[in-house]
Amino acid sequence: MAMPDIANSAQAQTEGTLDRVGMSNIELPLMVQTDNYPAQQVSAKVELFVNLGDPQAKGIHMSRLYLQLDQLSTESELTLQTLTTLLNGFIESHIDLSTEAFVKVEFDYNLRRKSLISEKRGWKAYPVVIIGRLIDGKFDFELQVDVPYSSTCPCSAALARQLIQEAFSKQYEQQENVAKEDIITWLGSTQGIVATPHSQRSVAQVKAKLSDSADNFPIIALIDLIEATLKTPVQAAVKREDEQEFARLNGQNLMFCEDAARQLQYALNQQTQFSDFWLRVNHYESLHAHDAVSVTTKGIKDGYKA
Ligand SMILES: Nc1nc2c(ncn2[C@@H]2O[C@H](COP(=O)(O)OP(=O)(O)OP(=O)(O)O)[C@@H](O)[C@H]2O)c(=O)[nH]1
Repeated sequence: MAMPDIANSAQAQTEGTLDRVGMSNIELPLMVQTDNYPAQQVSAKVELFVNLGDPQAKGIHMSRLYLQLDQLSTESELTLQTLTTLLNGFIESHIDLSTEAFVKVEFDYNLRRKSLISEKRGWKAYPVVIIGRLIDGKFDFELQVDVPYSSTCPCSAALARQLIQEAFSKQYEQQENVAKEDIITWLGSTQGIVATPHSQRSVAQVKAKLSDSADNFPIIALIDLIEATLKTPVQAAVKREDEQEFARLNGQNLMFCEDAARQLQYALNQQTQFSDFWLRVNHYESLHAHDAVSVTTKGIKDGYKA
């Protein structure tokens, strides 16, 4: 006996078009291939949608979306090309119903990261979101990464320096001439650094729209760009020489959240592979219980809004 096929045969009780219909929280493994690197398996969470453009149709065909994604998972790799094919497939499998397709893939991308000095290596997991849209025949792709880093407060550093100056004056106030060796010894004592500036775990969230000329999702290139710009990414494997270098980098790259946002804005503006960007830097303050945040965009017409 033929099975009832409600999506095909029934009519909508209440008519209306819908912007997005589909599935959310689909968990599955995917091989992600990007940046000319070998494909890496990730554990992904996926959302798949099409619009429902026929006001009378009962519903979309969920299984058709799901099975195309499943095929990508088992037989292929996630690339710009296969995501393009997937979006096309969603529309082709919903002729007369849909003109828009949407895919969002979230996963952690693992990278081996080199230590600052010691040549050790360790894993870092970067949260990544890839979004693809196909709207009336036009594709639109977006890459989002979260990059953790350390930010040291410039104001706090200046205040700490003042305390160190005062401690130095006090230490040697009775002495007309101070021997260099004495100063070096004093600087190496706890009293030599009587105050330390506060620094905090911070996260830069960057969304970038791929230019039409892009041929892949440059996940690693975008992470490298953000880390090279901020200069104080959090570290994986750390020996003492790495920790000392990290302290130096923090001291030489003092930043408010405004500084971090402006540096990233400048760096992203140089990138022709991205036609637009949005970024938010979050400094999870150690001075305050609240956070310091900056948000900005490329600022193009009809582009991202803060
Ligand atoms: N459209 C829709 N389907 C749902 C929903 N919740 C569960 N489903 C089920 O998703 C299943 C798959 O739907 P279809 O893709 O139309 O399945 P099918 O008719 O076997 O596949 P085709 O022959 O390709 O149309 C059906 O059993 C639906 O009942 C929902 O909210 N909307």
